[in-house]
Amino acid sequence: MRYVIIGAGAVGGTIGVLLADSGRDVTLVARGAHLDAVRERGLTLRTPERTVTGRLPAVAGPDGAPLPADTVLVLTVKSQDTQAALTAWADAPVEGGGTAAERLPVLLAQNGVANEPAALRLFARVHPVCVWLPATHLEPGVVVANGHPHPGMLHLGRYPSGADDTSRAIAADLTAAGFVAPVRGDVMRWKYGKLLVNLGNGLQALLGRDMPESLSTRVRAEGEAALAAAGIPHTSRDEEAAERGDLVAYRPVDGEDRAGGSTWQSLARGAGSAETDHINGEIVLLGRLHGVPTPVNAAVQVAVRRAVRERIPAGGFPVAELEKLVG
Ligand SMILES: CC(C)(CO)C(=O)C(=O)O
Repeated sequence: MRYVIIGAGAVGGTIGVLLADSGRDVTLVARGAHLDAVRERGLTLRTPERTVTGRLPAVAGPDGAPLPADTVLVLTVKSQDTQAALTAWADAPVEGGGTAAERLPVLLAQNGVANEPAALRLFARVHPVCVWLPATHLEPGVVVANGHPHPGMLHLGRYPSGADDTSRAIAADLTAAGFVAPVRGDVMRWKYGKLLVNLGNGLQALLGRDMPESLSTRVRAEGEAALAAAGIPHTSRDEEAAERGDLVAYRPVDGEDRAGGSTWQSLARGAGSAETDHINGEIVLLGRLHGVPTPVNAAVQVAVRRAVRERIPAGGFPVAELEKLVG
């Protein structure tokens, strides 16, 4: 199979370079200075074990040429960019007839749980991936991944449930590339469990190390209550951690620690948007639908939007302001 990685940043870049390094045909989709750098110098991936540069074809989007019928589209853009990416690729022609949306599998290797229904509106073959892959998009053309001995754990299956031969074939390619890639018939249960973990991303991005434990406990408790009220199953913290065990332990790369999670990185590079409305916002939505108060998650959404708008640096949001928003 061939892979088109739509959003070759921290997660997409790591997956793309390692799939290519294990012999798969990979095309990267990127934009701006990152696209220029990858075209000029390739995409360099630094891990605790080695540095590898993938000299891979890189494009800004579909160019109208028919895609080979064994292509897998891998979406690794942030959730707020999902709709635009799906729309851009849906009508790409496929060799032998038909469009990408009709014929090609699309893998959603992203945080959040709303990308899957959005994809299923357009694409017939949707594969959720629950991603545990600590990585950083360091600078144009350079990505750092901290997982050791495996770079990441990528649970995958089929949406809305089940797993098929395509899931198994993709998992085999990911395993050959060095990832731990369990095939799950209930992959959305894993993604909801991961959603609960990611509820802390916004708080970390806002407050950094000064995060009061009471707030991180409350974002998760609200999340668990909203999922329970909605009757949505999710993995527990223990189940997730036991499954990962020592397979994907965090290690600094070249003596440097990762500055923060994905939302921290969005604020740190002044990205102009963050994923929080699709993470904490999912819990707020479920809370409103099912009558569960979610004041801390709602406050995190408001504060992150303000931090993005006012270019407040990662970790620099005043804790008292956030507490005021919680009410
Ligand atoms: C779990 C975590 C924090 C791993 O890096 C992540 O998913 C993220 O940064 O978005």
